Amino acid sequence: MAASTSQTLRLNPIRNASLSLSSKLPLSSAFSVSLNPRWRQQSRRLVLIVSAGLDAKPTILVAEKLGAAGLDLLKDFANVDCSYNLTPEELCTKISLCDALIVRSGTKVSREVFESSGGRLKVVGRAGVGIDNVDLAAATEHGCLVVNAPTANTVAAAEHGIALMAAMARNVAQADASVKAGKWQRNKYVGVSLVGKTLAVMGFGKVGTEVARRAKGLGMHVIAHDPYAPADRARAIGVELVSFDEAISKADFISLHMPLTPATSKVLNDETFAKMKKGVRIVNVARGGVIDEDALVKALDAGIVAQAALDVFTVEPPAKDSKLILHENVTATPHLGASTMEAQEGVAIEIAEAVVGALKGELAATAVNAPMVPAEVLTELKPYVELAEKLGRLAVQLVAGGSGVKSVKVTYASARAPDDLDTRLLRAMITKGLIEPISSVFVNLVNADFTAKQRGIRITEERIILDGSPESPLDFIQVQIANVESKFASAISESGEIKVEGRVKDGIAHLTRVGSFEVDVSMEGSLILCRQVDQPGMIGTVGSILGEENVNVSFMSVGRIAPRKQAVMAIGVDDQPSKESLKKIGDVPAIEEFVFLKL
Ligand SMILES: NC(=O)C1=CN([C@@H]2O[C@H](COP(=O)(O)OP(=O)(O)OC[C@H]3O[C@@H](n4cnc5c(N)ncnc54)[C@H](O)[C@@H]3O)[C@@H](O)[C@H]2O)C=CC1
Ligand SMILES: O=C(O)C(=O)COP(=O)(O)O
Repeated sequence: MAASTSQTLRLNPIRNASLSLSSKLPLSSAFSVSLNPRWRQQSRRLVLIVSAGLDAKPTILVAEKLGAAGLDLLKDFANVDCSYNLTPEELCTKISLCDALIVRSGTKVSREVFESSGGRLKVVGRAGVGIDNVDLAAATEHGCLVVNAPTANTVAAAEHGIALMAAMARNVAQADASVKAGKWQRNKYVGVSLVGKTLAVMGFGKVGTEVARRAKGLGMHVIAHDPYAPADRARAIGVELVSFDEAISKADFISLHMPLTPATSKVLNDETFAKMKKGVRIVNVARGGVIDEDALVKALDAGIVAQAALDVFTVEPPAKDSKLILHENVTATPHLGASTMEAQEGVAIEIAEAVVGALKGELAATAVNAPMVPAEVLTELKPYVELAEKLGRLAVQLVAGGSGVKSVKVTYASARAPDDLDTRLLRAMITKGLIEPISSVFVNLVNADFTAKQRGIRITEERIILDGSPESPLDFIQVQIANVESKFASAISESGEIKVEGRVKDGIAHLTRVGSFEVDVSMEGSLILCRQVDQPGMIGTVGSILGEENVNVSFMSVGRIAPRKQAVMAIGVDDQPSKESLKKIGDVPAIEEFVFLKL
């Protein structure tokens, strides 16, 4: 049987998970647990930490050009220092006099910046989407909130993608240079038409959707690949969601709109270029790192890729003698996707409001981290916070690619009175676990509801009130994802949802149910789930396959319906087994299906 494997990459460790409480955080309508006054008091105190020490007018350093409307908003509240093109050393010197810093993609906000601030820097505002130039872990460690502006430049980026595609197809840049050089080469610059061509949109998020909409208007046939986008959202604008291989092999044009994550790094490479139609054309306004640039040069030389139009590069600015930039079939722009007057005004206002709000002690909906961890809350909830994130992470990995996650039900079983258990933290961590493996968004208590809503994920919560001692905050947490297919059919419960359940035992998160099967495996390292016919020797067989390549098994547990009937075996492993070992497990005759999951 075919092996079903799945991997996720953890983008930021739990200790940087940026947990914070705010009395201003809107609770979703589905969330009915009210806060105990004790929690509210703590929350307010925590929020005030952000604005502590700001009795005098704060100082905001704007390190890259920002729209005037945003600057006006900042000036109403703070002293604003607009200093562009600072060297890293100059930035480090200035930062000790600043309460907030606003940047775009051209400024590296490194650990040194936070270290040099001497604790004064309270907020970093990224006037745009990508936050890869900000050291988030360092920000969190230094108690600095990071906010971004995720929506105001969406249309600008989409329009630039379309502009590049049309310019590329009609050789606009090359022909312009030729005319300016005194030539008149009408035969050389015959282009190709867009109408009737197939465009594959890779990453059907905010920008990808807007590109698809516009390309439909140009008469293109649009397909998209995004393993996590809901099919109905795509269908609504006449776009078919397809697999990665189908998208790249059918496309005449490929436009990239996924975030740069470990999973998307160099996703266009020698192997994937070889699967494309000869003469394909590629547009990239996402991030340079999603393409292996050396492989692209080879594909251009071989004629597999006829042309490429690129706004973003692995290193920006790229080397002057870069073979890619100098290639005659490449059209390049200097990261201009967000650079329209309108988008920059919008982004400036969005970021100015977020930074001013944060300096006032409010928590912004677009916060990408939130540094204050209330010690009392975390001490008690910490193991459950970890359990919650891992259950989310595990559940989303069980979803078969293509079926979008829309409806998630979380059940908390506890002997505590509802208002004595603040589940916002837990829900945020489940959301984090569900979303982070599939996007570049950083999810925390502050932005979890916002992020889930933006992605069309509805998270409902339910409480089971247990008898017994309220000493421990929770007995178990259950996460169910409805209306999806699973790559591990046994994870589907009798009622048709993917279901996982976990408990904390001796301070460690344990997976205690998968679908209808009870298991018991500590949620550390990685996990292999196998469905098998219950029979002697199975644990030994799988154990020895793993043992052969020195993969350490930390836990094994078998949940079965009845002796000699169907069973699910959960195996915790410290190391990642090779593809060959996983294949051998899949080839064991009694194993009907299995899945490899990273926690
Ligand atoms: N060139 C420029 O100036 C600009 C570039 N950008 C970049 O564009 C990209 C997209 O931005 P948004 O649409 O705002 O983000 P988004 O988060 O709304 O959309 C990203 C989409 O990619 C999907 N995705 C995640 N992993 C994937 C995978 N392995 N394969 C296919 N799809 C996958 C996600 O499910 C999501 O739907 C980001 O990298 C952003 O930094 C955004 C604005 C301006
Ligand atoms: O918002 C983004 O992710 C962008 O890439 C735009 O970058 P910029 O603000 O123009 O430097």
